[in-house]
Amino acid sequence: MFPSLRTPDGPVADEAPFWNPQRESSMPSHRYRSVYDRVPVPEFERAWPSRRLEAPPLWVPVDLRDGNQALADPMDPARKRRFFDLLVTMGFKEIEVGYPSASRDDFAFVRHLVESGAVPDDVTIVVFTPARHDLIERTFASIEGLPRAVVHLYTATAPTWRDVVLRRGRDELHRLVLDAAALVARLAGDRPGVRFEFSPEVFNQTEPDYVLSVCDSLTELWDASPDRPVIHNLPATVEIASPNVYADQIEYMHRNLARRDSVILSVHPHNDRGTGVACAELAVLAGAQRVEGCLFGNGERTGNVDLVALALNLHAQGVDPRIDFSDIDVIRATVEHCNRIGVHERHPYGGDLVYTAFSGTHQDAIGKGFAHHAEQARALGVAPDEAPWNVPYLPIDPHDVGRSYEAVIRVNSQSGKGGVAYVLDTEHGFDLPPGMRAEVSRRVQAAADESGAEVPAKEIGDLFRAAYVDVTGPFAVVGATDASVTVRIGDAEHTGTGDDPVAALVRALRAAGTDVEVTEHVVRSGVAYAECRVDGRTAWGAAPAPHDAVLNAVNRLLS
Ligand SMILES: CC(=O)SCCNC(=O)CCNC(=O)[C@H](O)C(C)(C)COP(=O)(O)OP(=O)(O)OC[C@H]1O[C@@H](n2cnc3c(N)ncnc32)[C@H](O)[C@@H]1OP(=O)(O)O
Ligand SMILES: CC(C)C(=O)C(=O)O
Repeated sequence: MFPSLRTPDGPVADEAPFWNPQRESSMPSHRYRSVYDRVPVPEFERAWPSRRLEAPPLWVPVDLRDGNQALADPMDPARKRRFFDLLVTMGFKEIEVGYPSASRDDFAFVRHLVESGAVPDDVTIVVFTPARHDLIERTFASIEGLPRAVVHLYTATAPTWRDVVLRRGRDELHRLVLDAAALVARLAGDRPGVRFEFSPEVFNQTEPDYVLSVCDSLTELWDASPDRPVIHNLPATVEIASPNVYADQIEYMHRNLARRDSVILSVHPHNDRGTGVACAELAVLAGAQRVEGCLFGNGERTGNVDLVALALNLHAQGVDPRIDFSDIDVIRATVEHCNRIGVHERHPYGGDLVYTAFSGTHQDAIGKGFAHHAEQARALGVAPDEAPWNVPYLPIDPHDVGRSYEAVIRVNSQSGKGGVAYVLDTEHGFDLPPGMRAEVSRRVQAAADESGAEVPAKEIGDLFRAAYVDVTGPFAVVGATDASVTVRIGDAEHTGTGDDPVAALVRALRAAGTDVEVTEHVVRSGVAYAECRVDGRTAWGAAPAPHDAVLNAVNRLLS
């Protein structure tokens, strides 16, 4: 039997349609339950599908806490400091810096930030604590003397965690949270700069009515107000559903949370299903105002939501993310150093290969797109980096994130004439005439087929020069003026005259018995290209001077 596709309204297909020959796999998929069987998903008229992303949320990097706790080797203090300074430089204004009660290093790092004055006046640090009195006290000890901080209290609220991990019923757990939150409030005393955050861990698997009542009771206990709002951070701690379900859960909270103007609604997606970015984006449509995540998506298991992708997705829609990614390679190198984990070559916006095309039709389109872009910029009278971007296959201008155009087109056996011509032009200054491109491309394709690998830009230049510029053959030019050219073949010399050196050379060659016809000759970007026909065969040559380009073409035909 073909497995049915289930929706909240029931199965929609019991049998494979005739056009889909896929059959049952050997995996025990029946062991897992749909989200709809695991948690009540609120039913209401959702508004998020018709909203648009028009402004950035408050971004809160949690690399130094959630990212750090997922590393085999947690960051040492030097690495943490380097990461913190990077985050400040990029413009983050709220930064989770650790779990101070977790370890000596974690505590010492927060003290270091406090005592060294490393936290700028416009930046607030967040410290994370479970709902345990001893650990809450240690957390407050870590921020002693700091004028501003967010104390972030968390407790898992989902049924499996309540029953299996914490072994407390709904009410008992609720009391534990309230008790811990009361201690947090007491320890904060009358420091107005200390604000509060609560995370019902595994929010996405928790009954909506329960999570709402826990959050509302904390809003009240902490006496939240519009000028001292509480943060309710609603994590998809382990993703179990498609992003629309998370969006529904967030919009439900957005609509129903008490004292909504005194609550900052925050989200904290993980990426178990590979949809962390989609979850965060839909959650913002659904009413979230703050997003916690990590640079390049480090974090537990498959990671926290990737703040680089989220922010640059906004940039690519014309919305300033208000975080500076203008040197993405420095950001990436710092993150790789601190986490001791590499960033994948295909990682959105930051991977080595994400602005590179190997395939022929993509390269052709990009090459034409660049030329069109330059024309548009000229027509508008603006610098190319300011002109509207519309280059096929490149969602953003690599320059925006500090990348050069050097590696945009790389050549292998999947490439075509457009790509080869682009590399020869941009890397070697050979702006090939259109008629020459297919022939040159075939030559490069042969090299790629031979090696089975990429043909680097330098090798393409070498191949071109060897084939079309540094040509040896029976004829040599031994003298040339504007109106006469002398060629040598063997021991004999022949002189031709004409209106220009090309015409003179043709006469000299004819005088030597070679009936040559120049079918095309052109000078592009300071290099001459010529196509010649001898005995019904044609070939191209290139050289700085037009008559030398003709000579190269002829020598190729006669060699
Ligand atoms: C989703 C998240 O990212 S949550 C953050 C996870 N991060 C970390 O765990 C990193 C830092 N953690 C640590 O250093 C340690 O776990 C500590 C210091 C916090 C606690 O250490 P220990 O006292 O040795 O406890 P342990 O690590 O085994 O944690 C399990 C205990 O914490 C309890 N617990 C789990 N979450 C919470 C919470 N939010 N509030 C209160 N207690 C909690 C569990 O019920 C369990 O208690 P039990 O032993 O009575 O059954
Ligand atoms: C407790 C929260 C913030 C968290 O780290 C998670 O749920 O993943």
